[in-house]
Parts: sequence; structure tokens; C-alpha cells
Amino acid sequence: MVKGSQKIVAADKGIPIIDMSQERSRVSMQIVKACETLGFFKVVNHGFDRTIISRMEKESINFFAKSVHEKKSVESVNQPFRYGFRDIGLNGDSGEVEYLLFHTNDPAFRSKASFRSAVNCYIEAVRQLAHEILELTAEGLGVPPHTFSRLISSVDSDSILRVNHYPPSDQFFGGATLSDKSVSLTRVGFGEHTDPQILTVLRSNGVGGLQVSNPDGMWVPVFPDPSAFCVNVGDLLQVMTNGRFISVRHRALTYGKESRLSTSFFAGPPLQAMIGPLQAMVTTANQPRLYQTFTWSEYKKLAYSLRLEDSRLDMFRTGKGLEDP
Ligand SMILES: C=C1C[C@]23C[C@@]1(O)CC[C@H]2[C@@]12CC[C@H](O)[C@@](C)(C(=O)O1)[C@H]2[C@@H]3C(=O)O
Ligand SMILES: O=C(O)CCC(=O)C(=O)O
Ligand SMILES: [Fe+2]
Repeated sequence: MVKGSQKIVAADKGIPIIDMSQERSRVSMQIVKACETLGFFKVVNHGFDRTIISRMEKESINFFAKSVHEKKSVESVNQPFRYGFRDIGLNGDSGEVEYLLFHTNDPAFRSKASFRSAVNCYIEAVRQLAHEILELTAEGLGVPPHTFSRLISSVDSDSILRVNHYPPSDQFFGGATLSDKSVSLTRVGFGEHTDPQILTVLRSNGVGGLQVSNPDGMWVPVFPDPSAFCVNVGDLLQVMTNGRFISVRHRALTYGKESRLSTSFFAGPPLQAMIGPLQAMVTTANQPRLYQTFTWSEYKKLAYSLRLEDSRLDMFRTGKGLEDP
């Protein structure tokens, strides 16, 4: 069931599509604007090696076509990095989705060498793309270029790769099937949430399902474009920009006749990194400091103790006790 009365507007309405082959200063200005207005944009002409994408997609399709027993056997001991089926997180969330989660510094899983190699190559390439987007973001904001990117390029950065597979609506994993006429064909694949990290870089096959919430409170379906990457601001970037950027709420629905495959890279900092509003974002009386400073480890622990749809950032607003000295 899809709950809530939030209206849905036309696909891609208000979603910026940024051509990365333009002059650098234009790209960086457009990125900043997109992060301020929606917290979400697509990038095209990004230079990502297409063979890396197609290998990753082919291996993922082969993997998800296996039996559940085989899929479960890839599990590493390194929880929560695993194969998951319907359950999301550890606090009772679920959806019409199965997935693989890897820590990018140790994507250890028991699968064939060609899949492991495809995953490793993809991680390196998508990390570089995230790095480039974060440098452009810093340039657009007029802060030192490595302000954000250094956090994700450190050897101990805590980034995650997630591969999601959403079944077509006639093959839902749980509950009623198409033969039950009273059942809606639209289900929640991945419930509404924000991503806790700095930045997410996502791509999908040509099947739709992703929706983002716009500032008018409408859901905007994201038109699927396998040649583009979708980028969304995460909670930490909202904090570092002192609320100037929006950590966008988003969800994935499943309603089509075909399987949807999405691959997301969640760019996170090292666990002990201190995260707080940048000085440059808190200078004037018009921009009072909105958030406390905390470590990513503290924030992550809180995020993982809550439900998917919970707003965690509110707990780190200033004026909530625990102020910085
Ligand atoms: C319900 C949850 C799943 C999640 C951990 C959490 O407790 C809240 C944040 C969720 C999320 C959303 C973005 C990513 O998909 C994810 C891997 C992340 O870092 O935070 C998931 C977590 C998860 O699936 O374990
Ligand atoms: O599959 C998608 O398009 C969205 C998935 C997502 O939001 C996530 O994995 O955090
Ligand atoms: Fe997400």
C-alpha cells in the first residue's frame, strides 16, 4: 500500500539536468542551485565508462535471477552488509525490494570473481564521480575545493554501495498477486526517507519508480534514464551547508511490468569525522547556526536506531541541549 495524500506531478518536473561537459564554472553554479532548490539533480555527459556500467548491470541481473537460497549464501559476516529480501534496516521497515549492500572499503562477498570485479570497478568509478561532483559543489559555494571531497577520499571513509532489485508488479515478493483484483498494482519498493550520508549517486535501468519530494510537497517521479546519474544531497551536506542545501526526501515505488534495478553509492565520511556547519555558512546574522557538531559515528548510530521515514536531523538542531562548547 502507498500511504499519504501527497500529490504527484509530471515526471521530471523541476528536476535539473546538468550537462557536465559544459564550462566548469557553469556546472558548479548549476549544482549549487539544484542542491538549494530541490536537493536532487541528474547529470549527463559525465564521462563514466559505459563498459563498467554494463558489466555491473549484467552481473546484478544474473545475481538476482538466482534462487533465494543461493542469494543468501553470498552474505558476509560483516552485518549489515548482506543480501536482503524485503526487510530494510533493523527496525521493522520493509518493501517490495531485494538488495545487496557492500561497504566500499571491503566489498567482500561470496560470489563469482566476475561479479566481485564488476562491483570493485564500479565502486572506484562512482567514487571518482562523487568526488568530482563534491569538488564542483565546493567551487560553486566559494569554499576550498576539497572541503567535502576530502571526506570521501580518505582511506577510512565510510561509504556504501547498494544494489536494489524491484520486481515487476505481477511478481510481488509478498502478499496478494494480480489474480486478486482488489489489490492495487502500486506498492512501495523503498519507503520515503532521506539518505544520512553526504551525497548519493544513483543510476537505474530504464524502468521508473524513483520519486522525490519537492518544496511544494508534491512527489516528482524521476523519468528513468540509464545514461544519466541521479545525485541527491544527504543529511550531512545539509548540516555542513547549515541548511542551505536540502537533504531530499525520496522513495521508490514499484508498479511496472518490468524489473527495476538501481545502484546507489552513498558517499560517507570516516566514522570519526566531525560534521557541523561550515564557518562560511554561518557568518551573517541572517544565517544563524542551525546544527550542532557531531561525529559521523554518532549520527549514523542514531540514524540506524530509527525508522526509515524518521526525520533525524531535527535531533541535531541547535537549541536541543547538547550544544557545542
Ligand atoms: C531503516 C533504516 C535503513 C537504513 C538504516 C535505517 O535505520 C535508516 C536509514 C536507512 C538508509 C537509507 C539510505 C541507504 O539505503 C542506507 C544503506 C543508509 O545508510 O541509510 C539505508 C539503511 C539500511 O538499509 O541499512
Ligand atoms: O532504488 C531507488 O531508486 C532508491 C533507493 C534508495 O533511495 C536507497 O537505496 O536509499
Ligand atoms: Fe535513498
